[in-house]
Amino acid sequence: MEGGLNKKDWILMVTAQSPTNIAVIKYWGKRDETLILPINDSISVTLDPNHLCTTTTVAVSPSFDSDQMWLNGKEISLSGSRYQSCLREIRSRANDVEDEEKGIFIKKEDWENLHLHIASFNNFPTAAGLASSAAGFACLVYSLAKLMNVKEEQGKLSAIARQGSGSACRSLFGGFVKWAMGNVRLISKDTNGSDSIAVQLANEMHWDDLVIIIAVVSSRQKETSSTTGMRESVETSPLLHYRSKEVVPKRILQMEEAIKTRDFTSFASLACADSNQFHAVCLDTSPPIFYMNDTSHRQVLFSCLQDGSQLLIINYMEKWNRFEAMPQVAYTFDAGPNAVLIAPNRKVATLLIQRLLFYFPPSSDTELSSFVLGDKSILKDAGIGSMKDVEVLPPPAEIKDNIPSQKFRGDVSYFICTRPGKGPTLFADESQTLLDTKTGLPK
Ligand SMILES: Nc1ncnc2c1ncn2[C@@H]1O[C@H](COP(=O)(O)OP(=O)(O)OP(=O)(O)O)[C@@H](O)[C@H]1O
Ligand SMILES: C[C@@](O)(CCOP(=O)(O)OP(=O)(O)O)CC(=O)O
Repeated sequence: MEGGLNKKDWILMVTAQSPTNIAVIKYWGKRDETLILPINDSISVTLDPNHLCTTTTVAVSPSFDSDQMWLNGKEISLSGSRYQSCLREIRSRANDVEDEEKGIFIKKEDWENLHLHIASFNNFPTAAGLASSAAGFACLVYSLAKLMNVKEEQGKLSAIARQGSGSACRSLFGGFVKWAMGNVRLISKDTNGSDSIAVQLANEMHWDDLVIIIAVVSSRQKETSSTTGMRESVETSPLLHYRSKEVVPKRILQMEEAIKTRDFTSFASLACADSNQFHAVCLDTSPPIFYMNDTSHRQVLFSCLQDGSQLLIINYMEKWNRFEAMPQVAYTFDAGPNAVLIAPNRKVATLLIQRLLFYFPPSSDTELSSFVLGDKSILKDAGIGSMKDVEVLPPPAEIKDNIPSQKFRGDVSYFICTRPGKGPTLFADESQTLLDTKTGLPK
């Protein structure tokens, strides 16, 4: 073997970026915990990786003594079954790799004996309900597949990412993505749930008017992980079983149609209803799970006009939607308190950001540039160039003139403005690697 495994001084590495995704028809509940097979189909929108993404560098070298991984700069254990499943499945599909320039030739069978170094960085909070596991496992599987010259198509790769975290399979594609649960009768050693894969419904260009605004309420790690939460729901919630059998199959068809025809009214009412039902399932779980907890209740926009009781972002959106006579904004909440708001176009997004900033201004010492992240061009459209503009925003028209509107300063940590985005991509540029090209250790 030329230059290959007998020389120990080479390192081969690949760096990739993957998006996160937000489910508009939720995955909640597994029928197989090890293979991560869901009890219903789900549909998501991939978020633009320019604003929310994971970057992962994977490296191989004969000088590495063991598989090692660093997440956000800290070493983490790869011994967990999810990481092990992904590594095993990818290694078993590896092929010959040759880098003529570096004089490296790795034979297919060498991959079993070679160790990996992996460094990954999320540019958004980890384990806070912003689907870090989705972007993370998608990026891990995608970058390893590139490093090991795995020739499987993206759908097959999605079935491997699924074994890292269910929602990760949907991050292998851009745009609008369905995770098909697969045939329940087909679980056997032979099929291995291999028909439970993600498929792209439409790419990110199909409906590029959509504007997505995420209100990040808390970056703290949540109390009940999605994995634990959905296990408890499967065991105890009768509503979940009704949902997966009776409700979701119809909604999936309707949502596919809404996406295909860019029917925002239908898209919004399905997304809002499905988010509400998911949280109803959480309440139907014993003991109940509150993801939209005190923190999300603190993101109250204003007091109810008649009785003074406080309303949630949901109520506020419903109110605005009713005022305008058709859904203006879709909302959805994952397993955390952060609101994901989807506007049909920039015009509505402009009105939305004005309302959000009116009700949820930042604490006094916050700069606008660190309070609104991502695509800041919406701010320009809204005529907001500085914190001074935020302070003088007029109350929204749907508030009756004689009722003073309550503000909730500091309740939202920051907003991220984004849009539907593309799937994973490779970085050609070596300067983007997270591992040192000489030592193979984090930079
Ligand atoms: N970049 C990454 N690479 C590999 N694994 C990651 C990465 N980021 C997160 N993870 C894994 O995902 C776990 C967090 O998953 P968890 O489901 O608790 O939170 P989340 O994905 O941020 O939120 P949610 O899925 O509820 O939206 C981390 O503990 C880690 O094991
Ligand atoms: C509420 C959700 O975000 C749940 C995501 O759950 P995960 O994919 O994080 O769970 P595991 O498969 O156990 O890793 C809904 C969704 O993304 O569809």
